[in-house]
Amino acid sequence: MQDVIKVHCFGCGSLNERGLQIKSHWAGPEELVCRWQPQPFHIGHPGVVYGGMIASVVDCHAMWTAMAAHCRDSGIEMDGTALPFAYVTGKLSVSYLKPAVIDQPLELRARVVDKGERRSTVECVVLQRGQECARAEVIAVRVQPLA
Ligand SMILES: CCCCCCCCCCCC(=O)SCCNC(=O)CCNC(=O)[C@H](O)C(C)(C)COP(=O)(O)OP(=O)(O)OC[C@H]1O[C@@H](n2cnc3c(N)ncnc32)[C@H](O)[C@@H]1OP(=O)(O)O
Repeated sequence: MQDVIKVHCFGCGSLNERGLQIKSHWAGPEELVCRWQPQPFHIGHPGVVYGGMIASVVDCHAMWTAMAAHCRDSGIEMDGTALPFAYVTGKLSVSYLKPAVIDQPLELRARVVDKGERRSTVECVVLQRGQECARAEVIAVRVQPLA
């Protein structure tokens, strides 16, 4: 879906040449998936992905999960035209359960588990080779479009 929304966000912006350029897709009625291949320079301890990078990917995937779920619930099509709102991160909490190795892709699976008027609570699991290496809870807050 981000293919058509030209943003510069470090996480998902298709126009940010130095960004991660992640993409999130529906993978079932409630869940969005994102796959990301760490690069050698995303390293923390030897052979292990830097935890802050995992948080960054989770952050962006969670915002798109909140956005996509809200659009679905409101009957708004994500067709690349400007949306009348954006989502920003209010809170990001990550539990790191196992080291993620640098040379294997990560798969993120996220869903909205609770929704208020403007707040969406998103749960995200981070898998590598089918094993859960991190789990996150993210609060996304809907705001006016940001300049
Ligand atoms: C088109 C291209 C798009 C492109 C989009 C691409 C995705 C880009 C992803 C980038 C993500 C980022 O990095 S965003 C950048 C990092 N984040 C920010 O800069 C946000 C800075 N903070 C703020 O602007 C503000 O604090 C807000 C907007 C988060 C909240 O302020 P507010 O607007 O006054 O909201 P407020 O009334 O207090 O709260 C509204 C609801 O949110 C909940 N809430 C608010 N903050 C929190 C919090 N920290 N922890 C828990 N819950 C919170 C409240 O309990 C309430 O829930 P309830 O009681 O109603 O249930």
